[in-house]
Amino acid sequence: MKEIQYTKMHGLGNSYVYINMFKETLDESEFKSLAINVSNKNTGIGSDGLILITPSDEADVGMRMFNKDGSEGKTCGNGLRCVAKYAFEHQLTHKETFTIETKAGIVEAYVHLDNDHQQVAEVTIDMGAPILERHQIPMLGEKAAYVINESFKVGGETLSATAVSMGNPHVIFFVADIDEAPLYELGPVITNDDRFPEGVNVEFIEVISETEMHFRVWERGSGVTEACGTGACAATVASILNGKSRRSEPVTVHLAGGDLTITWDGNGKVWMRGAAETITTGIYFADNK
Ligand SMILES: N[C@@H](CCC[C@H](N)C(=O)O)C(=O)O
Repeated sequence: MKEIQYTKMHGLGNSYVYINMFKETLDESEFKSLAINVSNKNTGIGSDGLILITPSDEADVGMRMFNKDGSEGKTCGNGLRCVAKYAFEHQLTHKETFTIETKAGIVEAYVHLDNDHQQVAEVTIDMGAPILERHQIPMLGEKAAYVINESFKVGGETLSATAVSMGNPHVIFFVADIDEAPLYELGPVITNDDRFPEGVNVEFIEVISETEMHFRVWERGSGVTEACGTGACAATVASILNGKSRRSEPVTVHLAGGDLTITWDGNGKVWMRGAAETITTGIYFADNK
């Protein structure tokens, strides 16, 4: 029986099973089924997916992420904070500022230590610049080059869409009351909409003020989750592009699982700061299905 050492971690309730590939040996062909199996709350560990912490030639550590359905995402904001915490606490790096390679590029992580300097309490990630060009998101359509406040017909309704890639695709809809957001009705429909050839993460946001918003997400490949870090970054960028938040002002994003602080200067980098937590560690019996 194959035994795999794992750690379950979460960022604001967005939980993944993390495997340290500096120690474990797994083949590429196993990743998809492993992600599906560990995510199952009845026959697996129970999570929103699987994250591999890998050696990297280009950065201090690498990250690969797989959604609940086994599909691979190029990046994951909550995952990056947890990878940073794991890497520092397990001495994969001794630096408090270090780099993480993802399939969407290399990002920089800064760990904020607790008072006795043993553990990572919070992490700030330089998530890089958002991608706004329609065809790079990617989103089909012949209209404007950027998808800002664009009419979007779905399920008999006409919504207003803003699309942003943070290395993975997001579409954001503003709502007046977050509790009335059609998350379960439209999330599964929009995530598979033909206008998004690679699928899309679907976010509804209620802007409370220029520096605060409520946020809910239907994630591509995982469905409703408690939080989405890249989604919170994309939502803040969307709010600024629509004139509802201000450039260079930190925005508190209230996700179902807690708060993130997101800052975008309007041109370059998006900064994300928030918590990362370890839940448990153990041995997964990979063949025991
Ligand atoms: N939860 C994540 C995003 C995970 C990947 C996403 N579902 C995708 O397929 O792009 C986050 O915190 O950013």
